[in-house]
Amino acid sequence: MSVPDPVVVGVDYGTLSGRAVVVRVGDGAELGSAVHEYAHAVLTEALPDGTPLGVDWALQVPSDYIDVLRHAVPAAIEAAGVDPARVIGIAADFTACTMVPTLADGTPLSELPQYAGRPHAYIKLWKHHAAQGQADRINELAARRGEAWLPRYGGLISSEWEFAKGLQLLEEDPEIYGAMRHWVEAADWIVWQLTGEYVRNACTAGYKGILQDGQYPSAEFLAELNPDFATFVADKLDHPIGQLGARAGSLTAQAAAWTGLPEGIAVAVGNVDAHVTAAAGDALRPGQMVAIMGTSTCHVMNGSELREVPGMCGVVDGGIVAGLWGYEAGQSGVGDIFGHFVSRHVPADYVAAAQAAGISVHEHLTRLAAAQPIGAHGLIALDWHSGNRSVLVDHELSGVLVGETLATKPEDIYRALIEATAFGTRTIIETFAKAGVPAEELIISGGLAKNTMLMQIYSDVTRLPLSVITSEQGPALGSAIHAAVAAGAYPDVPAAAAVMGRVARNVYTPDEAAAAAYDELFAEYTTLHDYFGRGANKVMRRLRAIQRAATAKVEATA
Ligand SMILES: Nc1ncnc2c1ncn2[C@@H]1O[C@H](COP(=O)(O)OP(=O)(O)O)[C@@H](O)[C@H]1O
Ligand SMILES: O=C(CO)[C@@H](O)[C@@H](O)COP(=O)(O)O
Repeated sequence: MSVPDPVVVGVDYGTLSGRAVVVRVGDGAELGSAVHEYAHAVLTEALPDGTPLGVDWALQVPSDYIDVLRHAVPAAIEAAGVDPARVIGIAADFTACTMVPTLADGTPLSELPQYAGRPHAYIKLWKHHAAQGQADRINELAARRGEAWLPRYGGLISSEWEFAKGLQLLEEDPEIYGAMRHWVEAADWIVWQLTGEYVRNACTAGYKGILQDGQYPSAEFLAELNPDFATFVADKLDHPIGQLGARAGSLTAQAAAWTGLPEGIAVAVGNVDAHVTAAAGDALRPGQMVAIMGTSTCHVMNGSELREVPGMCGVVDGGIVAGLWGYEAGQSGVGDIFGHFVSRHVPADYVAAAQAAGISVHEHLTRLAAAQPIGAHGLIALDWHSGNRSVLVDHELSGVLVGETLATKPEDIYRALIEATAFGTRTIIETFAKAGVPAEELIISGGLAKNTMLMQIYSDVTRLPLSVITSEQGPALGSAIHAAVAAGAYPDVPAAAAVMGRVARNVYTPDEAAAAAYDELFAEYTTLHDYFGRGANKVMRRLRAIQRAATAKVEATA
């Protein structure tokens, strides 16, 4: 039955909230949206029952995701003022790699009363960085054995991904590991809740699950890591794969009741918040690097050839769109770093001044910093407060600020931190270019796009034009585009993106004088980056070890 003037719903699951957007299929117009904050946010210090967590843990609670379906989706439909009968499809994208340990029927282990006090029964959020030890062992062994898949991940597997997190689970809580039937990406878990069927999406399986050319790491490799890990793929991970934009199934009666949408409509295969955004910017061609800049930054770009880029997150055939090699890189901390500075290091008089001006502390610091000549603050920072995802792939790295004096002001540091993240992006772009995957344009989405000083700094530092995805809900729009394809309204994702994508071209262009001034600072950044990040001085790793030992002592005496 065809529906007149159909609409679709895209749901974007972020780090702290989920957002739903209602989009008209015919032209991509966004008719309404709504946000729902997760009640439990991110668990970093303790479980809901008070059980303490270790250093670098980051967990989530699955009912928070269902609440997004129950609240944000109906609220978005209401805001759009459309009859739910016009909705022909829904799609969701998620942070990744965010992993849910479940029973055979998809029940998360943390929902079983007997496991409510067990940290490993909970969802490990993408920024759970406590599996670095396991990642190091995976990388060492893979390099020693010359595993063919390792170059597809830039030579290093991240502690954020399925294997490192799964191995940590096995080694630290074997009982929970034994009770787990599926180790499920949250992107697929939510689709499972919508359709009643578990379909593993090709994007996370490739980037986060080491599925290359139809194969996972071998049982021999896994056994060498830990004999009990030998059957990890067969027992916990392997599952039929769904391609991006395909229909995973139909909305169940239960999910229809949660969302207020018609039972039986198309539900698209799950996707990752970063990769799905390329469709929202109609940026699916080689050379178009999409940067999703919020809490963290993800960089995704298609290429027509397979290349090995050192330190990239990965390259996956069809990982962004069918028919092209999808490349991904990222910076684990970006907006998070500015947020940390704002909440922990800004004096009360700055907060009061921002309040008096009716602006956020971010905006206040930005205004103060914007007038400075480049380099006037005398500072260089390293943007590793949440570790380094690309190109060093090391989450034991931490932040650095060089040049602080008694004259340094908060806005100086704020600007230096922004510049550091821009230098981090340039490092990624240069590494891609050297490997034969050049970026010609940056297409920006995410919360940081609203900071015009920051955007101009990125254009100057990278010497690239910046286009901006005009939707405030870039990933959710990307999901809506995938929903339209899954519902059969368009033949493929590029065709839908060409009509439904939203982008303003060349909003920022590089200023050559500024770019030249940044070259000098970037050279200093690179010196520090290589010194602390490439093994000349492993002080950051030693400090982490000291921190872990000190924390363990406190826990033991508690
Ligand atoms: N004016 C600003 N300039 C720079 N960063 C900002 C500004 N306002 C908020 N932030 C940072 O932006 C991040 C949130 O980005 P957003 O895209 O909304 O979230 P998410 O990545 O979770 O989807 C936070 O980390 C916050 O510290
Ligand atoms: O790592 C990925 C994608 O691969 C992201 O999901 C992760 O960085 C979280 O992104 P957000 O900062 O929540 O947008």
